[in-house]
Amino acid sequence: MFGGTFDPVHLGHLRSAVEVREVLELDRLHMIPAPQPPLRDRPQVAPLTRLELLEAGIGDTPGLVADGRELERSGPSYTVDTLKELRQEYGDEARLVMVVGLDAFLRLGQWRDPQRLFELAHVVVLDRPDSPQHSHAPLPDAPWELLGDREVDSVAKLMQRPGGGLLHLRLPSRMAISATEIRRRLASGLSVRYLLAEAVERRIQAKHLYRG
Ligand SMILES: Nc1ncnc2c1ncn2[C@@H]1O[C@H](COP(=O)(O)OP(=O)(O)OP(=O)(O)O)[C@@H](O)[C@H]1O
Ligand SMILES: O=C(O)c1ccc[n+]([C@@H]2O[C@H](COP(=O)([O-])O)[C@@H](O)[C@H]2O)c1
Repeated sequence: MFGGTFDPVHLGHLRSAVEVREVLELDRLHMIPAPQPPLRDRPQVAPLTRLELLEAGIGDTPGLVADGRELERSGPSYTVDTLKELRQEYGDEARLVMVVGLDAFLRLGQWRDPQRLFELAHVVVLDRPDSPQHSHAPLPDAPWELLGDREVDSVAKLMQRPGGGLLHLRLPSRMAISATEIRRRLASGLSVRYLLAEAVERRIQAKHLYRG
């Protein structure tokens, strides 16, 4: 799973999703918008609209799924609840992976029931170009007390087990794109061309979203 606020989804998310699926050889990657992300201000655009933008962005990309399951729940969108559902659906033997960017990972200690997350799935941390460190070296400010000896140094080692591991992944194309910058540009009337999937940009313009 790859969860996010996706306000809006951009090419940093989509290209990362494609590459992480290839590198880990995942059958599919559920991209799951959080209606109410627990640790940040209310998103600018409504959950259903963010899901529609995600669907438009994914289009017919093989193996990527726009998964609206968190929209069915009320209250804060806790990832542990989503992983419990996925674990139940796929069964105990399936290899389940939670993908997060390094910025999100560094706040994992503040998430609900973080130890349980590791019991339910592997955690794969993606470098971002603005990350404090660009290498496979140990994570800089990781919530160490949570990690124990979970960290492995290869995909092969990670995928030997259904969950419980941690891998720091440096994907080929790390893109310095953030939703914050896209919202800022749209509010200022600046171009967002090539930061977003074309279908996402078209919808944003047609619906006059993020105009400030
Ligand atoms: N350019 C990127 N490359 C890799 N991972 C990313 C990128 N942008 C976001 N992510 C990761 O995707 C997940 C969802 O991110 P989110 O929807 O908050 O996007 P964002 O661009 O970080 O948004 P914002 O600027 O609003 O915080 C997080 O785990 C985040 O670290
Ligand atoms: O479960 C939690 O406590 C929790 C706390 C913060 C963030 N998350 C999830 O992490 C994902 C990325 O969040 P964000 O704020 O970086 O867009 C998104 O799916 C959130 O629901 C989850």
